[in-house]
Amino acid sequence: MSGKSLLLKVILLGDGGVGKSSLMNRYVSDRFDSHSFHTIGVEFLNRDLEVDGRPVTLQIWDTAGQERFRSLRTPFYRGADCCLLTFAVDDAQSFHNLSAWKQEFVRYSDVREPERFPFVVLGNKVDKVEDGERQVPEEEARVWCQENGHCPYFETSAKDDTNVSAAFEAAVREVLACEDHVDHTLLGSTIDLHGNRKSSRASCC
Ligand SMILES: Nc1nc2c(ncn2[C@@H]2O[C@H](COP(=O)(O)OP(=O)(O)OP(=O)(O)O)[C@@H](O)[C@H]2O)c(=O)[nH]1
Ligand SMILES: [Mg+2]
Repeated sequence: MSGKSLLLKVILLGDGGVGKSSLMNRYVSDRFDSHSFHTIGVEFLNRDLEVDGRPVTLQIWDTAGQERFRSLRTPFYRGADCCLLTFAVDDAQSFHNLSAWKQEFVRYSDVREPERFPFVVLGNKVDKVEDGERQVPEEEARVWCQENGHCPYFETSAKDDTNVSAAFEAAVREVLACEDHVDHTLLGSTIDLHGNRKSSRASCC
């Protein structure tokens, strides 16, 4: 890769157990653990990639979905460039909770124009569909996405590595589509791990 890498912060939100950590670990380390532990608070990992000839460092923030960790995760929403709203296709409740996750993100990230902020929706555990475990029809998920800012939708499997790279790359593309209008922090600039990175993404494009 040549030139300075663009640092983008993406954040994974969704109910506990839908597979957020598994998606991050599949994408960054190409590993899957069928007995992973619930996340406590937040964790992040970086992965370098190139999208449409542009070097990008994707900083993926994985959050704890369980309700009891709410106050530990919300301070990290600020400065996010894209939000990956995640549910599991074999768990209808996790899909019904997407709106609440979106609201929580909008509230704590302090985005100025939420309707223009890039969200990507992931329906994870699609490998379970073969076993007849689908609870959320693909069409229903697509309708939700259309009604929520026409955000991209991917059915993923962290287990089988289905659509995982495609989903993260789509997140980058969503940001870059707006990016011409904003001044991003370049790699090497200061990141405040307390979540106070100044970001012009607050208003998107
Ligand atoms: N079959 C299948 N199981 C998965 C998939 N992704 C994750 N899992 C399993 O689902 C369980 C929960 O996955 P996690 O990645 O820990 O879920 P999480 O969303 O990070 O949960 P919290 O950290 O509590 O918010 C684990 O047992 C994983 O192995 C998938 O794509 N397919
Ligand atoms: Mg987790």
